[in-house]
Amino acid sequence: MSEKYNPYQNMLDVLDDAAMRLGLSINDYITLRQPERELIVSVPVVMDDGRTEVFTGYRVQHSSTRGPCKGGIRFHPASDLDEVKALAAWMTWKCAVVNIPYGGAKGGVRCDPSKLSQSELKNMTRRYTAMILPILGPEQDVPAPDVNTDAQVMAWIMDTYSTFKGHVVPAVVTGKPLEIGGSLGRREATGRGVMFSLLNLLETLGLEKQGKTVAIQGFGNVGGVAAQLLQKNGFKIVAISDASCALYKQDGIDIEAATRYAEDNKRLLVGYNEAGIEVITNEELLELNVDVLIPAALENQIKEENVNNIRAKIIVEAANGPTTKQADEILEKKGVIVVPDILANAGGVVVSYFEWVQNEQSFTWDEDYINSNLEKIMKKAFDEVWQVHVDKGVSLRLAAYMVALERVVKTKKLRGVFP
Ligand SMILES: NC(=O)C1=CN([C@@H]2O[C@H](COP(=O)(O)OP(=O)(O)OC[C@H]3O[C@@H](n4cnc5c(N)ncnc54)[C@H](O)[C@@H]3O)[C@@H](O)[C@H]2O)C=CC1
Ligand SMILES: O=C(O)CCC(=O)C(=O)O
Repeated sequence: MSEKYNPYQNMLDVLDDAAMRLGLSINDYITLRQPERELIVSVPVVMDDGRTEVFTGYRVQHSSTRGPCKGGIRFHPASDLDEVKALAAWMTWKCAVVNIPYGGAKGGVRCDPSKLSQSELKNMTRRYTAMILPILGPEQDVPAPDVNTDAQVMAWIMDTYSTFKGHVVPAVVTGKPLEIGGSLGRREATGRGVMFSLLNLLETLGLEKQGKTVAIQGFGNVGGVAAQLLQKNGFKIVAISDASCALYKQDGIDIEAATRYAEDNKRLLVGYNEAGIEVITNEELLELNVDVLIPAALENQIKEENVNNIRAKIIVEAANGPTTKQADEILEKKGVIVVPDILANAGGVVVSYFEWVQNEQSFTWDEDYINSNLEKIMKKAFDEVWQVHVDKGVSLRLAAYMVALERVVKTKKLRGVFP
């Protein structure tokens, strides 16, 4: 991770700014400037060819002030401690913005999952789970999917944890398959929440959604689902991309066809074709002249080097940390509206919360109930952040941090953590 774009420093810079604008003293929030717990583990795996490879895994618990720590697990070659620390802190702020009773955590294993067989992936997941098991639990820390992890990986985590405990514990993880206690709507929840965030913004600004052009970077769980739902809702998706390629079509891409193609092609878009489609680069996608840009891949995509070329008027951050602090300030000066990650992509953790509640009650909810409650929570959070944005004259990102930080600090004070 380059020092210039260290995501943890990025998080701290915004946090300090939010604290200053709330009139907090350093004593009020100093404990939130560093995680409560950082665990680094070795994950030995016997590979299919008989070699033993040792991967490095992380689980960081940033805060348990408002409830059990909550956050996804990422398998990625660039995963490192600072990235996981930043992702864990963003979970604390995200859960506080949408006002669900969780703290924040995140996990990662530094590996390239595309180079692992299914049995290597399963063995690595099981060993990683065993190594972080002492700090997991439904009341302690509850993982979920993130980049390159999915319902199957969550099922292996649930099984490993349950085997150690001697009884089945569905609530130790969310984003599981339905058959073992997963929730209806969780797979689509982050993308659906991104759509609600955009709709809430357009409604607040009095703008029409019909025909608005959208470019989406990342076509996985979040970007792929957001593309499908937005197209069904009248938006024109003119560009999509993933790690293999980026595609542009002025009249709008057929997202259903592209999704089917990616499902049959190891979840990659490379080679997808339809009349009028052009291959572009991921860099070009970010700079397209569209109404809405949705980064839904990794951190630090919009930075000093390209921020002045960004032409979208609205950015909805589906990814965590896609914009650096410096780039964010330039976007604000240019009048670009950025719906920040901790608000825009909170739909996933909200439905994870619903899954956890269902598991704890051994009861299941129907999908309409889940989606309508998600919509209500996203709208309330958006309105609260918008109000601070207007009242204090700050960006939506600072407003979201201010809402979140105020809630976490208040909880700390009520619990008597501060002098
Ligand atoms: N899965 C979830 O519920 C949530 C995920 N997020 C965030 O959303 C983002 C995406 O996560 P998922 O969709 O779950 O992961 P995923 O693994 O399902 O999909 C990631 C997508 O990004 C693409 N990608 C990777 N590197 C890229 C690059 N350099 N340029 C362009 N595309 C690239 C991949 O090919 C893939 O299409 C991450 O920032 C994650 O932390 C945020 C909230 C919840
Ligand atoms: O669903 C969850 O618990 C967390 C998802 C996640 O990792 C995120 O929101 O970044």
